[in-house]
Amino acid sequence: MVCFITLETITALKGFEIGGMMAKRTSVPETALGLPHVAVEAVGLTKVYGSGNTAVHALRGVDVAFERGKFTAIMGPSGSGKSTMLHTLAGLDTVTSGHVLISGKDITALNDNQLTLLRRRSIGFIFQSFNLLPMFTAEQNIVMPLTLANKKVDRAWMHTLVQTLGLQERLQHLPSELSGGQQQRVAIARALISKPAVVFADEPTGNLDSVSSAEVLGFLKRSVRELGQTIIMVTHDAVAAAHADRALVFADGNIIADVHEPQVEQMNTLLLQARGNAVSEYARPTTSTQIPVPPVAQTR
Ligand SMILES: Nc1ncnc2c1ncn2[C@@H]1O[C@H](COP(=O)(O)OP(=O)(O)OP(=O)(O)O)[C@@H](O)[C@H]1O
Repeated sequence: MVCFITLETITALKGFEIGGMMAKRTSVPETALGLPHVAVEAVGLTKVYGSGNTAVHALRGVDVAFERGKFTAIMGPSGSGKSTMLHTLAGLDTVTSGHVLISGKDITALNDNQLTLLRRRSIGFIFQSFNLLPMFTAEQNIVMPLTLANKKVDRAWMHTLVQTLGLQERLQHLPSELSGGQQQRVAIARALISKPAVVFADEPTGNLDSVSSAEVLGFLKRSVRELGQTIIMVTHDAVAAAHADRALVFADGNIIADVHEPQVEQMNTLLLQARGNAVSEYARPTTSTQIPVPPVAQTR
C-alpha cells in the first residue's frame, strides 16, 4: 500500500512552517476577546488569493464562534471556502485580514515559533488520507505528537483512548496491516493524545466505506460527548454532517446557514441552495467584485 504523507501533515505534527506565515496585523475588537466557553473564534476572517483581476476571495469577512465540547461540521459546494476556513482556523495558512482566536489567544498575532508551539499544544488534526507514518506501529503513531514534543505519555489517557476507539488488539500493527477504518481510528487517537483545545478534521470519512464512516463518526461524537473534545470537521457528506451538533454551510466565502442539530435531508436541501447561489453568481456579469450574500439562516 502506498501511503502519502503530505507537507500539511508534517507541518501539523512536527510544526514545520509552510512559507509566508506572517499575517496582516490589526488589533482584535474588544467584543471578540475569548469567552471561556468558546474554543475557537473567527473575527472578520478574510482570505484573498492573488491580487488584481485574478484575486480569488476565498473568505469574505467570516465571523463565527465555536463552543467548547461541541462537534461542528462545515459544508458547502466545491470552492466555497471550507478548506481555506479550516486551514486558517488551524494556523496552517495565513489570513489576509481578520483574526482567529484559539482559547482566547489571537493566533494571527503570533510569530512562527509561537504558532508552532500553539499548534503542538492546542490543535489536533485528522486528515482524509489518515496520514499515518507507515514505518511506525499504531501505538508509535498515536504517541508521535508527544514524542516530537519530547513530552511524557499520560498512560491513563492513552488507555482511555485505546479502549474508546477499540484499538487494544491493533497497537503493535503497522498502518499497512490495518483497515481504512482502523487507520482512521489510530489517527483520531493521535489527534486526541495531547488533549488539544480543538481537533480539525478534513473530510475524515472521505476515504471510507459507509460502515467504517459511521464507525469513525460515532467515535468522533463520543470523543465530544465523553471526553469533552471540541471538533470542527469539513465534509461533503450530509450524513456525516448529521452526526455533528451544528453545521455551517458556506457559499462563496460566506456562511449562509448555521444549523443546530442538523438533519440529513435539511443539509442536502441547504447544499442544493448553496450550489444554486454559486451557479447564479457565476452566471452573472463579472463587473462587480462584491457579491451579495443572503443573510445567514439560523435553523434549530
Ligand atoms: N492556493 C490557492 N491559490 C489560489 N486560489 C486558491 C488557493 N486555494 C484555494 N483557492 C481558491 O479559493 C476558493 C476556495 O477554495 P477552498 O479550497 O477553500 O474551497 P472548498 O470549499 O474547500 O472546495 P472543495 O470542496 O473543492 O475542496 C476556490 O475558488 C479556490 O480555487
